[in-house]
Amino acid sequence: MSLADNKCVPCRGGVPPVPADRAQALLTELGRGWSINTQGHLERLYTFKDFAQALAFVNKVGAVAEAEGHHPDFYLAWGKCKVEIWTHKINGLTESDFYLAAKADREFEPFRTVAA
Ligand SMILES: C[C@H](O)[C@H](O)[C@H]1CNC2=NC(N)=NC(=O)C2=N1
Repeated sequence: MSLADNKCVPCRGGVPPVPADRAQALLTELGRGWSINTQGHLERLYTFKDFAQALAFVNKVGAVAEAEGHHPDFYLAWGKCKVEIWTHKINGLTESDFYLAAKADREFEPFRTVAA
């Protein structure tokens, strides 16, 4: 079962953040593109051929987030979208954040442009 097949667990606070070693293992399992930024959040920049494609991606991931009850932050611009994920309730990382990141990667596949 891949990370993306896991169901996000809506966070009600009081849940401990994932331990640092587990976070690193999950980051490795996520594969290329994701990092843990200076705020301790998961972050990835996706690029697209234009604004319409980037917007369509945001709508796809937004629908997944609504279904999962776990949401990313999006920075949307022409040809790019930065996705930032963390568990707001605890201002830290939980397993659900990594599941959501993997689900975002799955939604990106149809938009992936073959490198020129
Ligand atoms: C009530 C609702 O389920 C909660 O506010 C959810 C919504 N989506 C969420 N998304 C994220 N990333 N973190 C949260 O803590 C969170 N909480």
